[in-house]
Amino acid sequence: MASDPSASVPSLDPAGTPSVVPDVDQASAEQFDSESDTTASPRAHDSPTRTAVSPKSPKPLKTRPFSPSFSYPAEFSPRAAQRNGNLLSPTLAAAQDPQTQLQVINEDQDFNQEFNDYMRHVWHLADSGFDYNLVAVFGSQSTGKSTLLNRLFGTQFAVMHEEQRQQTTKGIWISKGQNMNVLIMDVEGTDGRERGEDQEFERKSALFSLATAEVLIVNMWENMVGLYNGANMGLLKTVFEVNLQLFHDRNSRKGKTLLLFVIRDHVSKTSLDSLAEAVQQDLNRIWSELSKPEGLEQCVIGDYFDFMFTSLPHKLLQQDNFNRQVDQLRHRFMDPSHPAYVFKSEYHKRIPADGFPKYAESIWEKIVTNRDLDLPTQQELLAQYRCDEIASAVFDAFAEAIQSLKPPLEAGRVVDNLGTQMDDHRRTALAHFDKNAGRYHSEVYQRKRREHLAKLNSELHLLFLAQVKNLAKQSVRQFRESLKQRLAMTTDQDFSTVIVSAKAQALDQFNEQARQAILDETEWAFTAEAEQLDQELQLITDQLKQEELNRLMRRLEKSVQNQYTDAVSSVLNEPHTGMWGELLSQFFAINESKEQLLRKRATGLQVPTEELDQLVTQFRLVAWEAFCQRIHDDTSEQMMLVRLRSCLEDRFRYDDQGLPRVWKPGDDIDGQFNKAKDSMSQLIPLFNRIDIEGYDLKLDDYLPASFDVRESLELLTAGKQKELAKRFKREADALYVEAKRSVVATTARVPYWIVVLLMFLGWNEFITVITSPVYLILLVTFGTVGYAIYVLNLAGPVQRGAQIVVATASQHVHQLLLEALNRTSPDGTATSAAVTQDPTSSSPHQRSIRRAHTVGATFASSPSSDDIELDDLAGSPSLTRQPSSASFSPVTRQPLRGQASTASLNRPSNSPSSRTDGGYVSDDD
Ligand SMILES: Nc1nc2c(ncn2[C@@H]2O[C@H](COP(=O)(O)OP(=O)(O)OP(=O)(O)O)[C@@H](O)[C@H]2O)c(=O)[nH]1
Repeated sequence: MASDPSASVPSLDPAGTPSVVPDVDQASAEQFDSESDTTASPRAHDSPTRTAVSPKSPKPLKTRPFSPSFSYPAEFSPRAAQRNGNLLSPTLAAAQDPQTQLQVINEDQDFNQEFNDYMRHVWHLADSGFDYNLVAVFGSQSTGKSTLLNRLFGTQFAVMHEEQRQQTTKGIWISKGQNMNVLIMDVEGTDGRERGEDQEFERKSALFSLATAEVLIVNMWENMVGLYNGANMGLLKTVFEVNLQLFHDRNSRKGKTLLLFVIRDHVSKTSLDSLAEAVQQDLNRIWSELSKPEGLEQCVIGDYFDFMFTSLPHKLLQQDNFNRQVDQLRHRFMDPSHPAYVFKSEYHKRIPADGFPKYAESIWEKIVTNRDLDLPTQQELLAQYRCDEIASAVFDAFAEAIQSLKPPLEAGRVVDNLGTQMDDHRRTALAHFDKNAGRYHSEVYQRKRREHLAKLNSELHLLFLAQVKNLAKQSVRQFRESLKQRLAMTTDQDFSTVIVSAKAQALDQFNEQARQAILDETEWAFTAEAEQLDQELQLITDQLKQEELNRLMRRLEKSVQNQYTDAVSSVLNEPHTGMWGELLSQFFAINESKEQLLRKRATGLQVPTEELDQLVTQFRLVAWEAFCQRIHDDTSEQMMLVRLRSCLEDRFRYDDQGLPRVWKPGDDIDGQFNKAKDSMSQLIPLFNRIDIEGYDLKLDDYLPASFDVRESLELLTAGKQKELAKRFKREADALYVEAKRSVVATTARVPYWIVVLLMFLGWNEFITVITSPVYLILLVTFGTVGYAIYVLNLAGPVQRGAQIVVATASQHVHQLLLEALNRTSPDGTATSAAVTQDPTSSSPHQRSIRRAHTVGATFASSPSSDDIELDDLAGSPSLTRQPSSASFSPVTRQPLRGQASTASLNRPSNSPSSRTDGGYVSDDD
C-alpha cells in the first residue's frame, strides 16, 4: 500500500494562510501512529524529511525573497542564520539531512520558493558553480522510478506501497544524491489514472526537465518495449516536440541531452542490444513523424540527443542481482573515468548552481504561463538577474568594509595608504563578483562587471575626494609650520628661498600623496584641488612676505630714528647758519643706506618693481616725518632753553681757546656778557623753522608729489620765540650775577700790602735766624721734619699726637697746680671740694658738658691707638656705629675732642668713676 506523500505537506490553517509543517519527522510519526490501525503508511517512514508545496497555496513559502547566493565576507550557515535572526523557515532549519527532498513543483504547478535555500543550506550546492549535475527521471506511473532513484543515488523519494497501487509522486520532487553533487528530479509518472487524458502537466514537466537536466532517465518495463504507450513513446514524442520548441535556433543550441533508457524487469532472453534497437527504431520513427519547425526540417535526432540503454533484472524475483546491477549502474553517475560516464560536459546546461533555483523558477514560470521559452534568452535574463544580485550583495559587503575608512576622513585626517586600502577593497569586491558572476552569460557578466566597477569606483571616489581635501588642509598646515621653523633658523636673506622651497615641497608632497590615492581604471583627478592649494599657499606666502616687509619697514624706521636723534642733537647743539644744510645732508646720507637695504631685501622677497617703488616712497615719507618729528622734539621750548644757556655758557665762561674763565676784578665781565648775549640773540632765529634752502628741489623729488614739504618746517612760532627770549634772558642774568659774585670772592683774600708789611717788620728776625747757627740748625731741623711730615702725609697723626701730648701735659700741670694750691691755701680743702664735688649744683647744660668731659676723659686717660681712631672718626658717620649708645650722647660727641682737659679738671684721670659707665650713670642721677 502506498501512502500519499501529500500527507506530509503543509496544510492551510482555518484562515487559509499557508503553513509549513515544522518538523516532517514528527508529523510523519504522528500520522503513522494515527493510521497504524487502519491505513498505516510505511512510506511515511521511507520519506522522513520531505518538504512540499501546499496544493492550495500558489506561493506558500514566499516568506523569504529569493536571496543571493553570495555571502561576503562571512559564510552563511543555517545555524548562524538561526542565531542571528531566524532567517530560515522552521522547516528548512529542521532540514539538516542532505538527502532531504523538496517538492519543487507541486501538483498544482506551483514553484517552491524554498528551492534556493535548499540548494544553499540543505544540499550545500550553491557554491558549486558548474560542479553539479542534474538528472530527471521519466516513466509511467508506478513503474519503480522512485525505487530506482533511491537505490541508485541514496535518495529518500517516497515509494509506493506494494499493497496499494496508486500514484505516489505528484509534481516534481528534487533531492541530492548521496555523496555526489547530483540533483535528482523525480517527476510525476505519466499515464496515471489520476490525471486521465490530461497530458498538460506531462508536457510541462518534460519541457522543464529538458531545459534543466543533463540526463533524462526513461524508465520502462521490458515487456513494454515495442508498445507505443506502454513504452512511453507518447511521452518521448512529447519530449522531442518540446525539445524542438526549446532549441529551434540551432545556433543557440549548446550541447545535447542524454536519454538513458533503463529497461526494468529484464527477465527475458532478449538481449539488451535487441531491446535497444527496438527502442531506437521507435524513436527514429517518432522523430521522423514530428513536424519540425522551419529551418530544422533536416535535423536528426542525434543533433539533440544521445542515447544510452541499460536493463535491470526483476527487483522482487532477483533482488540481489537487481541490487548489484543498480550498484554497477551508479558508477556511470559517479565515476568520470567510466566509459559510459553519463555526465559529459556537453550535456551540462551551464547554469551556475547558485543561479539554478532562479533559472528553474523563471523557466517554470514561462512554461506555466505558456509563453515562448527561449533558453538563451532565459540564460541571459538569469545572468542579468544574478549579476545584479551578486553585485548588490558584494556592494553591500564592500560598503560595510570601507565604512571604517570614513570616520578619519570625515574628521579631517589623512588616511595612510588610502589608495592601497581602497584598491584592496575594490579588488576583493571584484574578485567576489568575478567568482560568482563570472559563470553567467559572458556578455552580460562583462557588462555588469563594468557597471559594478563603476559603482565601486564612484563610492571610493568620495573617499578619494575627502582624502584630497584633507591632504590640502594638511599641506597648508605643514607649510605654515615648516615655514615657521625654517624662518626661525634662517637669515633674512634666505627668506624668499625658504618660501619658494617650502611651497614647492608642500605642493610636491600633496601631488604625490594625492596621486597615490588614485586607483587604476579610474579617471580621477585633483587638478582643481591642486590649483586651489597653490592659491592658498600663495596667499600665505604673500601674507608672510607682507609681514616680513612690515617688519623690515619698522626696523628701518627705528634705525633711522636713532640715527636722526644723534645727528639732530649733534648738529643743533652747535647752532650755526649752515646747520640745516648739514642736517639735511645727513638725512639724505642716512636714508640712502637704508633705502639700499630696503631694495635689497624687497628684491630678495621677490617684490615686484612697482610695489618696491611704492615701498621706497612710503619709507621716504615715514623717514621724513620721523626726521621732522625728531627736530620738533629737539627744539621744544625747554630743550631750546637748555641749548641756549649751554651756548651762552660756552661763550661767556670759556675763552676762545676753550679754557674756563676765572673772572678777576679787572676783567670786562659786562663786555664779555653783552658780547655773548648778542651772539646768542642771533642764534634764536635759526631755530624758527627748518631751513631747506638748497635742498628744496631735492626734497620735492625725494618725497611724493602729494606731500607738501613746507607744511612741516615751522619750529618756533613768534609767540614761542618771545617767550623763549624772555626766559633765556632770566637765565643769562643769573649767569651774569654768578660771574660777578665770583669776582667778589676772589677780591676777599689777604691784601698784598699786608704781606709786604709783615715782611718789612720781620726782616730783622729773619736775618737773625739765618745768621745764627743754632737757629739755623733748628730751622733746618724743623723744616726737614715738617717737609718729611708733609711728604709722608703724616700731618694728621702728628697733630693728634701733639694734641694728646699737650692734653697729658696740661693735665699733669693742672694736677701739680692743684696739689700746690692745697698745700699753700688754709681752706684748700673747701676750694678743692668746691671745684670737684656736687654736680647737682650746676645747671643741666653744665651737667651735660661735664658728662661729656667725663667720657672724653675716660678715653683720654687711655692713650692707645683706639683713642686715635675714635678721635679721627668723631665727625664721620662711622662714629654712630659704636657698640654702646649709652656711652655717647649726641650732645657730647662734638665737644669730646677738644675738652678732655676740661673734664680732667672735674675728675681724676685714674678715678674709677671716670672710666666706667657706672660713674657716668650715678653722676647723671
Ligand atoms: N516488478 C517490479 N516492481 C518494482 C520494481 N521496483 C519497484 N517496484 C515496485 O513498484 C511499485 C511502485 O514503485 P515506485 O517506486 O513507487 O514507483 P513509481 O514509478 O515511483 O511510482 P509513482 O511515483 O507513483 O509514479 C512498488 O510497489 C515497488 O515495490 C521493479 O524493478 N520490478
